[in-house]
Amino acid sequence: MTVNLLADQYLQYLDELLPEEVRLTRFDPAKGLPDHTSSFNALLVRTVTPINAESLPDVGKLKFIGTGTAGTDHIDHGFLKREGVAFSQSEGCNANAVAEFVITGLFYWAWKTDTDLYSKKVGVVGCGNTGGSVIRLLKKLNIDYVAYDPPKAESETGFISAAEAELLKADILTFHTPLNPSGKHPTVHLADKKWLQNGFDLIINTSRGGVVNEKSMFELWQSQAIRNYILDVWEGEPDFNNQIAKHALIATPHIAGYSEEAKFKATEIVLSKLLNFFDLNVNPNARPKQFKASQFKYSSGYSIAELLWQNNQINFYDTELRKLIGLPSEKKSKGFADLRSKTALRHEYSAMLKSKEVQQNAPQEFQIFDHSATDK
Ligand SMILES: NC(=O)c1ccc[n+]([C@@H]2O[C@H](COP(=O)([O-])OP(=O)(O)OC[C@H]3O[C@@H](n4cnc5c(N)ncnc54)[C@H](O)[C@@H]3O)[C@@H](O)[C@H]2O)c1
Ligand SMILES: O=C(O)[C@H](O)[C@H](O)COP(=O)(O)O
Repeated sequence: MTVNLLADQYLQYLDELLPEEVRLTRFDPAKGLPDHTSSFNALLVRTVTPINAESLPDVGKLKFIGTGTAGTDHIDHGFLKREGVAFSQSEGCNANAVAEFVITGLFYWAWKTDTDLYSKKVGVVGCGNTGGSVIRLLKKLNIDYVAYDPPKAESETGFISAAEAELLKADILTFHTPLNPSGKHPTVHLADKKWLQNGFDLIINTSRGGVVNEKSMFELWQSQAIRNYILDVWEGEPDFNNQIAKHALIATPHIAGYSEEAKFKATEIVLSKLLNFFDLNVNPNARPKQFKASQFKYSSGYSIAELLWQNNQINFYDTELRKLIGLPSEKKSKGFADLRSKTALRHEYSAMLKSKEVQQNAPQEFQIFDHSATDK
């Protein structure tokens, strides 16, 4: 059987992973779904393409829709169920990339504010794939943390969530929940004035814009109850608030999960499920691009903060995003989207550590990122 697949043109590694039974057509997500979407058997999207009755008035021949992402707040699950269309996501694909982003942010903050990171307690809100990866790294670093995830505590025996009051005593909060507008544990403005007025040294949001109430956070930053914040996701992105971006310690265009390794897994996970649905398999020989040891930036004078900062692209994205501040909304949004789609991807530290040369040269502290044995 030939499967006619329509896919977002920025889903990486699709050509490498596809078997020959699939006929692939790409679409540009900036232009929305094409008119003839319903003539395909399967559709693969990213977070920038909402799937609902409005964007897809006729599902036609579509039997399977997948998103090559961890988050699914752009998907109307009820709609797909009613239409009888199977759905899958790429859970956990970028957990490692986001966790490395968060740890880099923590070290950068400690470096820039001359703070002893090891004397601080980190509150992890949402302890699924990403929050779990953050916790694994915090443990390796011997940094104190508190794990907050009431829904997980309800569904998983063996996981105990901290109480809200305990979470709010932490010095730093990092957010890793989905954006859920309803249900028993909604997360829209989960961190609002009530939480944030407790005062924090640092807020990190790499989950979704809207999990943290940006306006409340910014007001509390102005009154110095919140000392610093790092934002990768924004309320209303691809547009973003100029003042909030300007005063962020780090401001990036939703790229915490962007790495060669994560993008490979993103496509591999959802495509495997799609192909399985049609009784097919991914090409088992496909691999993500390899990190070259010569790309490793290292000097014996580097602190761990500097080493991390030099070996990822947060600095680049932050600099480029700030150039968009103050532009008309449309230009800002386009600049934000272009930065996300046109920048070469970074490699994860754990992938760098697969190189013998890096292993031998990197200082001991960097070795905590070598968790390839537990990678998915
Ligand atoms: N910036 C990025 O590049 C990037 C990358 C990956 C994921 N994300 C976002 O981060 C989210 C989490 O990713 P993940 O892979 O860890 O998902 P996950 O599903 O593995 O984990 C989410 C966790 O959040 C918990 N949670 C839900 N509601 C909660 C609440 N009210 N309070 C506390 N915890 C709650 C869940 O129980 C679950 O354990 C995604 O849904 C996505 O929106 C962003
Ligand atoms: O939910 C996710 O997986 C992340 O937010 C992901 O990084 C978004 O990726 P994109 O939709 O831009 O491919």
